Amino acid sequence: MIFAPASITCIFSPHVDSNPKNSGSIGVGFTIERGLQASPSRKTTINGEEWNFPTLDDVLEKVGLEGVEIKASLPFGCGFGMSGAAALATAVLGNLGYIEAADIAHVAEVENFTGLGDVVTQTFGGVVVRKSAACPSRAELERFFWNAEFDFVVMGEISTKDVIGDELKRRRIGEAGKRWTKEFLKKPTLENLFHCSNGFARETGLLELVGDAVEAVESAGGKAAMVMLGKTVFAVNGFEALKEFGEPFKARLDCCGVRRL
Ligand SMILES: Nc1ncnc2c1ncn2[C@@H]1O[C@H](COP(=O)(O)OP(=O)(O)OP(=O)(O)O)[C@@H](O)[C@H]1O
Ligand SMILES: CC(C)(CO)[C@@H](O)C(=O)[O-]
Repeated sequence: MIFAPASITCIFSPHVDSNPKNSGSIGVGFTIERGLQASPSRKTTINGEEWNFPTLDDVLEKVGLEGVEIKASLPFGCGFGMSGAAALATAVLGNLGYIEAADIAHVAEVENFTGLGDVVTQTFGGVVVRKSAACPSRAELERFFWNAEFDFVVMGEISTKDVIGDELKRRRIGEAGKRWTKEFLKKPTLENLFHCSNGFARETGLLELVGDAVEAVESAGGKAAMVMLGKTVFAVNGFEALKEFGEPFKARLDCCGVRRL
């Protein structure tokens, strides 16, 4: 059984090239100790259901597997990079080398507009700063292994495809994403991660989707920011304040990438 961690994107700058291996995003994200598990199977199911999931179909075909059974402990479409996790865990189930498998998952994500940087983050793990937009074998990155626990609340979905499939939206987000990634690297601390994530979300107009929850945590003395791309918030010292917006849960930072359990 292969485990792939969820990927929380805080800042991103999309880059779509004609070669999917050179497409992806520059940005900052991190993995958590929750995600999904994949086991070989004759039929493809997600938590027992059959879905129309082209990203996953592409991976299965490329690695030569008949099907996969995915058990996910977080929702899809809410900013946890679950499509990337499903693609990566499935690719690693095949009999290829690890980095080759990771590249296959990345290409499937990019080609189907279900994600750009998640597979790179999930291949390596920790707080991952993607300094170049490319597949795992080509990406230039920095990683940080903090001892951190986050609070999350999910308030709804955002379609990744609607945002990254639209060239105008991509361009607007792109410039801010690069600048705030650089700003985070000047001082890679937990406090600055919240500062830079909020700066990015505010400038791109994305923050308004979750602004009330972020403000509630800050008024109660905690730190909070938006999870890209979902109506989801991550926080520290935010659990109580987030109860007003849904059912919060806690998860620790995970410093490993995809792995066999
Ligand atoms: N009932 C369903 N709920 C969610 N996703 C579904 C369902 N049925 C099929 N899918 C497929 O699963 C994919 C989920 O990918 P999506 O990129 O939205 O999730 P994600 O990686 O968790 O996103 P993000 O991290 O950006 O929020 C969809 O693109 C769709 O193809
Ligand atoms: C586009 C994205 C924000 C979707 O979750 C993510 O894949 C990323 O960080 O590039």
